[in-house]
Amino acid sequence: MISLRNVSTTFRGKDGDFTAVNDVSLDIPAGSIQGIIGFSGAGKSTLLRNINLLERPTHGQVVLDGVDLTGLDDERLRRERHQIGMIFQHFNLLNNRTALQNVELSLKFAGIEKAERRRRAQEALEIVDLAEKSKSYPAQLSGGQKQRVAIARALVTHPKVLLCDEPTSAVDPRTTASVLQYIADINQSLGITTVVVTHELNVVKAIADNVAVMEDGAVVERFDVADLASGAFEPGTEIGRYLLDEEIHLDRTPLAGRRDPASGAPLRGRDGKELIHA
Ligand SMILES: Nc1ncnc2c1ncn2[C@@H]1O[C@H](COP(=O)(O)OP(=O)(O)OP(=O)(O)O)[C@@H](O)[C@H]1O
Repeated sequence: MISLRNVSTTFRGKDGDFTAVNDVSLDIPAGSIQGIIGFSGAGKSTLLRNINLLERPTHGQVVLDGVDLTGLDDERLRRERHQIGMIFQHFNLLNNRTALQNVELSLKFAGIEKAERRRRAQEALEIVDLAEKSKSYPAQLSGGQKQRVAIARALVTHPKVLLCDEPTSAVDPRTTASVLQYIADINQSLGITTVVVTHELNVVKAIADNVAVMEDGAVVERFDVADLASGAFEPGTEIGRYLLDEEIHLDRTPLAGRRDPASGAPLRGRDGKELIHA
């Protein structure tokens, strides 16, 4: 079980402080798949990085199976982190290492000796059906295969938790289904608690048990995917309604006179001048 308790993250900048995650409390049951959905800038990735303390929260606690990670010293935290694997939108593989060497690297950091590293890395590549690509370099692999190597790298330390940051945003729709299938199968067969950040409703619908909707750093809605499918869940916020409505909404009002939603300033063209023509 992962418990986020009143987690907030504020970044300090030249132009003042910015709170990317604002007082989030969320319990993620062991073995479940939790989706986190929201628009760009909602704070999803920051919250995900709060879970393994890649981004240390400014306030609040992150409790994994009863251990408060935020209260650990560096050495203890380093050990606990081996229980948390992570995959990223752009795979983050080292281009000058083979698939096998990329997977092995996590074990090197964990201090495992070479023969054992090799055996476990091979085994992890087998789980994602890439044993025959172990000697390939990332440039020789498709996007989906690269993400599967990244999944193997995350799994090789036998984590309890798998964090997925936009795992399918850089691959085509068919590959998306395959990557999600691997994540779902691994969750089922190994019982790994999984957290998936995405801006795509289809992704959470396909894979998640529970979903948290984020806006401006806060969790504004939660629902069970089963309730969404059965029609028992109705979003109670505008952002929820918008996100759960898959159509793309374009603002077709003339550009001239439109304002930047963030700053409220009139929109400007590339030349920096205010737009005056529709
Ligand atoms: N290291 C940082 N320093 C300052 N601001 C940051 C930092 N990291 C993130 N932010 C800001 O925090 C806000 C939330 O960012 P975050 O990446 O968590 O959002 P997101 O919902 O994952 O968006 P996206 O889907 O675009 O990745 C953004 O406004 C971002 O600019």
